[in-house]
Amino acid sequence: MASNLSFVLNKPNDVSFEERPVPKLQHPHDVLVAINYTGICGSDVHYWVHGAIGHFVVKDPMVLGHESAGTVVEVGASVTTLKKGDRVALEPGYPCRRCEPCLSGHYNLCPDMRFAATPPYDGTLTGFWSAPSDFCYKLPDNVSLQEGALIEPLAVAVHIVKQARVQPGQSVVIMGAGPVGLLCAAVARSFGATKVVSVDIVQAKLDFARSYCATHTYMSQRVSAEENARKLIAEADLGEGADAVIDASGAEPSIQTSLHVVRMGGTYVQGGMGKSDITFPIMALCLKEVTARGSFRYGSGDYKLAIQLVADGKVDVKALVNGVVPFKDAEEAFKKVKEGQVIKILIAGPNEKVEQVMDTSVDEKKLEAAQAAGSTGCC
Ligand SMILES: NC(=O)c1ccc[n+]([C@@H]2O[C@H](COP(=O)([O-])OP(=O)(O)OC[C@H]3O[C@@H](n4cnc5c(N)ncnc54)[C@H](O)[C@@H]3O)[C@@H](O)[C@H]2O)c1
Ligand SMILES: OC[C@H](O)C(O)[C@@H](O)CO
Repeated sequence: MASNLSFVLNKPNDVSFEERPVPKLQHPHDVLVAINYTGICGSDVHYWVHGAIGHFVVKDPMVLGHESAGTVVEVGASVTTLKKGDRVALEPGYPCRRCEPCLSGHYNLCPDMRFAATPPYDGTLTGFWSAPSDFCYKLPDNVSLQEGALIEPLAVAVHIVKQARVQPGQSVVIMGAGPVGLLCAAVARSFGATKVVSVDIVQAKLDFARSYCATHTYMSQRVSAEENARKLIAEADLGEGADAVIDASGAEPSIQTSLHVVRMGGTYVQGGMGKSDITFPIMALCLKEVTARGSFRYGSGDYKLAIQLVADGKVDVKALVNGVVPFKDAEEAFKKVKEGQVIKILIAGPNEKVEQVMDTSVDEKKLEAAQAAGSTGCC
């Protein structure tokens, strides 16, 4: 069996490579997957730097990574939907399947979720990953394994845009033009939104959003939330306000502005994860009868739809990738994400031969946008 080298977070800013035993199939419905590519999420970087996100604290060494695609190398006795050699996108959270949220179709809200690289559970920056077969999604022939690794953040965006109930012809404002906000913009377009406004505080990010899929952009201003909203509505010609506003920044000023941008009877979705408690314009919510929803990870049908959107050419996930690095350069890749040098970077699995290194020839705007933001993603 090939290497099961794993990229382990020992404590904040202390990572190492460890050869770990290849996992055994725990259940006849499980499959063993050789990891080909893994994207770095802001939450991975956050754990690396701070050792915790909210009440999730890294107490013991933990393998990082949860945005992965791989190739099936072994199938359990009861698996009928996958076979050796199938290329799959990995859904990295495994619910209990027995609690009320699971049984009512909201398994992403399972209190006993085992989510990769959320302590105490190990992540997917490793050689082999054992998982229930129904959480491994076969990729169509026209979707590459590198695109497969981006299905995870795309599924986050699919869930957010579904929560916004976006309809054809509607206007959608998206606060934040990081990977999640960009993918929300792409999904909103694919759902038929005719006006999609990307908002950020970094011009280069907005330039990229415009070249990617936003129909309009707006540079958020350091004025009152009401005034910021008035300017945004005027600049993007939103009339009485946007049908839906999505926060994909987690930033308090952006959340406050959102409630003044949404139209009477419109919808607001909280996708960004920032401070736990903020000052929220509750009166705007009340007087406009705004429907407000949260959005957490992804649930029934989200992975399938994300893959379909890529297969149908409706969402281009490749455009967000700045480069692919060999496994041995994982720490370097984390540094580049932390320093904001990339929008998305992929780490090849330890058994993957990768010729390509950081692609510095990619669209200058991508690098410029990411560098300027210096963003580290989650929380
Ligand atoms: N709900 C979920 O399940 C889920 C899953 C993954 C990520 N997230 C969260 O989604 C958010 C986006 O993720 P990401 O990976 O794109 O992060 P990111 O940090 O790359 O992007 C956030 C963007 O918001 C911009 N921003 C900051 N302040 C702003 C303001 N006042 N107005 C407008 N834009 C502002 C930043 O410049 C940046 O471009 C993060 O908060 C992350 O924690 C949520
Ligand atoms: O995309 C999924 C998110 O990155 C996770 O929920 C993260 O916040 C860790 O739990």
